[in-house]
Amino acid sequence: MNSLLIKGCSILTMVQGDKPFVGDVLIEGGQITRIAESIEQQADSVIDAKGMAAMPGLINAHNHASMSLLRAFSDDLKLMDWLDKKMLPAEARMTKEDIYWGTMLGTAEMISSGTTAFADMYVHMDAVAQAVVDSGMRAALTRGLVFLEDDGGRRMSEALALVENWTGAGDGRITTMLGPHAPYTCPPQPLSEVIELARNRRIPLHIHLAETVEEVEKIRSRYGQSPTEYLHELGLFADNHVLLAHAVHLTRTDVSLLRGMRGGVSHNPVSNLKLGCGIAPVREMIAQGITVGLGTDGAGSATTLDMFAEIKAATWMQKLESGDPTVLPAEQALRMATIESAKLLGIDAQVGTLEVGKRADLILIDLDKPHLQPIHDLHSLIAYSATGADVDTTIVNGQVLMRNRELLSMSWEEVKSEAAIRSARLVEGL
Ligand SMILES: N[C@@H](CCSC[C@H]1O[C@@H](n2cnc3c(=O)[nH]cnc32)[C@H](O)[C@@H]1O)C(=O)O
Ligand SMILES: [Zn+2]
Repeated sequence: MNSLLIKGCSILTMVQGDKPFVGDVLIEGGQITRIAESIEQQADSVIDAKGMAAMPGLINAHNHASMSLLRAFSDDLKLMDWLDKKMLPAEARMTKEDIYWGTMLGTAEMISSGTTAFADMYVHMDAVAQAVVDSGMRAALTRGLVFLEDDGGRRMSEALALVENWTGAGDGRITTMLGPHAPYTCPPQPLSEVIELARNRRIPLHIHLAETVEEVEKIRSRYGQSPTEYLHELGLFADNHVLLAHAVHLTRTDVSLLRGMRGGVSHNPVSNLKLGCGIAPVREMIAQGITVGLGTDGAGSATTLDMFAEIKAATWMQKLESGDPTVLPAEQALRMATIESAKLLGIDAQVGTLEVGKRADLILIDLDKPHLQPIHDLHSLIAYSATGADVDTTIVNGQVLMRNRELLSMSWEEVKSEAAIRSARLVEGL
């Protein structure tokens, strides 16, 4: 059994109530088997992590990784213009190979900024899944379902093929979901069919919800309901594990409809800020017992997949909106990016905290930097001053995917040149 001993780091377990302490972490067969102040045991490899902080890998609960190919191609537009005029025409040109390399670019960025798992919604999911296997990351994958044209049947069969062919692949690193795209792209009949199928087969769901005021108005004019009421009436929250992306425009009544739901909300504050969408009712949702994790959305909108930016934005937005700096403290924001996101992906029994028995998904942050000294409160330091570039080492399932900032599971030069060539073709003339 392959073993790895990490020595002398400050350990943030992210278990509620645990205080950071200096110690060692032993990984055997991809699992955390010991955490202690000092472990004297032979291991196949040893990482001297003095001066570093170890914490669970960050979990990005909402992404379209392949959209990294469209990073900074079209910004500063309204969501619907951005989607209809820029993203969808560029996406229509994407081949399976483009999506493989786009996803590889996304995984390269995530690994190098300390993200170990992500939830993804896209198309050509065989290519996305292959990139997840090759990169070594963990992911919950979904084929996005838009039911505005008459080939919904084909999309549905692709969605089910993903579930059948890839669940458990990559040594269990891949899980799958069904992904009706959004209330405004999914009319009642096909949407209720997906919900029922998911319920019968116990497949989790992933859907965008109430991202913009325009969406709320569109759904109200079509159905006389809020987007949340629309999904609620179709039975989405009755007995399904649901990952809701955004949930910005929810009334108090809407939030109460989510009470007791399985799954929860991926809050994507950077994308919401940049698209001018609004501030999600994060405090209210948490107060109602709804799980709230963090995600980036695709790099096409957020521009960056750095989860450290989401951590900061999430807490700053709540402090600003409430006028109260005591809300959403640093440690809670870090938990949102780790264990709370893990709950959304349905993988919290395996990852999301540093605990004996969990899979070894963890990162080492190099604290030997001017902006990370001196060390008073590690949670504050990491939440408010660290960035993805401070991550030195990224480990998933016991595999070291980055060490000393060098990507080990892929050739960065190859990913970079494939991305450059393919992205230029996708946006030509748009
Ligand atoms: N267009 C696909 C299905 C959707 S996949 C996921 C989709 O989500 C889109 N997307 C990315 N970011 C956002 C967002 O913030 N809100 C809504 N949709 C988004 C993205 O452009 C992509 O088309 C088909 O032809 O079947
Ligand atoms: Zn999205």
